[in-house]
Amino acid sequence: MADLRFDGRVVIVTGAGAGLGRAYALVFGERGASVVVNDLGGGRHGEGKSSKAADAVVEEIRSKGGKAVANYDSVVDGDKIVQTALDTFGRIDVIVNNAGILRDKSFARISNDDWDLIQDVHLKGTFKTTQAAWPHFRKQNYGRVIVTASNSGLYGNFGQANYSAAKMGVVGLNNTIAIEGRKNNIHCNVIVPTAASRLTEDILPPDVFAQLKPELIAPVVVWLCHESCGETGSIIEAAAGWAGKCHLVRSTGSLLRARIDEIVTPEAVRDSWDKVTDMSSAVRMESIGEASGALITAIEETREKSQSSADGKRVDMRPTVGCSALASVANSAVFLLDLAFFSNGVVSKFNYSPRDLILYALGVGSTVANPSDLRFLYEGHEDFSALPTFLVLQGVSTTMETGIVGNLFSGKDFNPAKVLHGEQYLEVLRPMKEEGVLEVHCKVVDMLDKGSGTVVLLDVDTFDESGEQIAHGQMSTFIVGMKGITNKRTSPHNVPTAEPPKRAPDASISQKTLLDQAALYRLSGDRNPIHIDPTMASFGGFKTPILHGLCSLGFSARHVLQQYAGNDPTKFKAIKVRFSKPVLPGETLQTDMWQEGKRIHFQTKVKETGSVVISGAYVDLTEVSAPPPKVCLNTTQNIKTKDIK
Ligand SMILES: CCCCCCC[C@@H](O)CC(=O)SCCNC(=O)CCNC(=O)[C@H](O)C(C)(C)COP(=O)(O)OP(=O)(O)OC[C@H]1O[C@@H](n2cnc3c(N)ncnc32)[C@H](O)[C@@H]1OP(=O)(O)O
Repeated sequence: MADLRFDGRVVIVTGAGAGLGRAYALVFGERGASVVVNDLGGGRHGEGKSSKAADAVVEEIRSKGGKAVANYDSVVDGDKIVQTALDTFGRIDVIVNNAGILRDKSFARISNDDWDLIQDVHLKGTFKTTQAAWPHFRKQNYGRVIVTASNSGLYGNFGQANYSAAKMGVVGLNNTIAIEGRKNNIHCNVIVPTAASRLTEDILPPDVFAQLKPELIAPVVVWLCHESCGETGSIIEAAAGWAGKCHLVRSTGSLLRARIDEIVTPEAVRDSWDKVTDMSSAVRMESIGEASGALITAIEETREKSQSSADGKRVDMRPTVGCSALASVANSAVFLLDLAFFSNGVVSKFNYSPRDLILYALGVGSTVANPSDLRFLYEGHEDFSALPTFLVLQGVSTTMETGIVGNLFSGKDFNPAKVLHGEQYLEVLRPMKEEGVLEVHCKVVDMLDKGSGTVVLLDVDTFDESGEQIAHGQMSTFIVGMKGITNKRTSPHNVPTAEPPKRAPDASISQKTLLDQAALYRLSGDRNPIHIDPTMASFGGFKTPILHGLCSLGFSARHVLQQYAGNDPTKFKAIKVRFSKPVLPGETLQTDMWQEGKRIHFQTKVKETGSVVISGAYVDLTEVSAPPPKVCLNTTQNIKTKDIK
């Protein structure tokens, strides 16, 4: 592999007159970078000023054929240092925030000056210098930043409270600027060096001191600043020719109350303290999303415990915490009557009325602009009926309400915001009435390891109030990032997807979803906040809230019914889909269809991006018929297309 070069790059190293900074500057200079050697030239306690140190390093770089310029400003005037880079070399690519001083005192003896000076040089100096370069980094879509922390910050060190605080301060600064810089290819990392320098020479024993050469750390910093290094947001410890990544970890912790409606008492905290502080199965937290996701899990576990404590009997479900990913459906249009647990599954009952059927139909894009949709939107219509896919709603509500999926991962790092709908199957066995009660039996039938996550398969059987089964379904949830739960990759229980024929689609219908589509759809029962709340969506790794998978399914099923069943819901038999990519509210769904007898294969794309979002999908009809007469079709290249605005 090629040597790591910095030709054409401009690098600022602060505090580069000696020790680590000098070592960094020399390696950058040797590898083709133009280097701004910043050093105020003061003593290690911040006293005095001199241009000597910086000048000597500039001379050293130049004597080896490199390019360098000196700067003698304090890092608190970081904008001046950046200006030197711009004035001399015309750009800035890398900032190594290395400058530092010490004012060691035991905590009780730290004066305001001791405190302020240390915070100024380490924390404010890093802020000022990096911030001055930031607009240039963003404009050129490239930047590399190193901030320098210390073991005194990470672990504490007697007599260095002011310095420890500043050093942890730069870690926090780095954590956030790494996130903010990501979209502009600005990488920020923390180096935690243990080097023989003027800061450490009388702190470390002489034999250890001799092994801690700055030259053994400089290559680590130089690699982190190279354009080919993808690392960002990390804390890297380096010393004596060794480097390692350092992480914050957290214990699995303990619930502090038995039920969601109980308060937490100090005694309960005392009694759980061993578990709270047990680090034997500590896990690392990669992001605020992960950390908060675990809190959501704690809330859900408490709710699940509350339910289990009902000892298998029916329990009264009430809406609970608003931000919960498993938010209650008790206020939803499809009203949850009650819920019970059986051996390996759960039963729930739902009351529904024409209002719920209409709300669902609107949620999946039925519109009065299409006259044949009126039967789904107006209870006074002579053929008023439910869209058959209404029967997918209750399985999701039951799963979320009972936590039967979350329960499977008790004690694991389960983040509900990372539970995606993977696949859905629904077979309608009998027509449903305009109103009534649905009893839904839901159970886990298998778990699969899919490499990037775990799939949980759930069977869902739906009965009407007379006890007749009206539907059988299967949903799969894909828990992104959950690994090592099972060795199984496939399951005999899984209803398979089916690939479409290898020819151009026979028909295609496009329909733009509303920006408020998820906000509307969720009123039918799936209150999962990843579909509405930007913060919760970010916990799942999404930039903005995503559309419910079942909402997209509803759109496509409608398109198939329109195209091949005259929009007659009684001709619907079954549907199977895989949700292969998320959809954003406001995007246009394009359902491409292929007829093979009574099976209509389909694939749904987002028209704006061309991404396939539903794959391996089909609708089985009892009978195929022509589209209703009032639907106007345009024929283009053998593809019949209708755009619903
Ligand atoms: C707790 C309460 C229950 C909650 C129920 C749901 C509540 C709802 O509110 C939630 C939602 O509606 S979420 C929105 C709808 N769903 C989505 O947007 C998911 C879209 N899909 C994806 O992003 C990826 O497919 C993704 C991320 C799922 C997988 O992508 P990759 O990691 O890139 O996987 P890939 O490399 O393509 O394949 C690896 C193996 O996984 C199988 N696989 C892929 N997608 C799958 C899917 N959607 N469902 C099931 N299996 C899937 C692949 O086949 C492959 O396995 P194998 O090698 O064995 O074939």
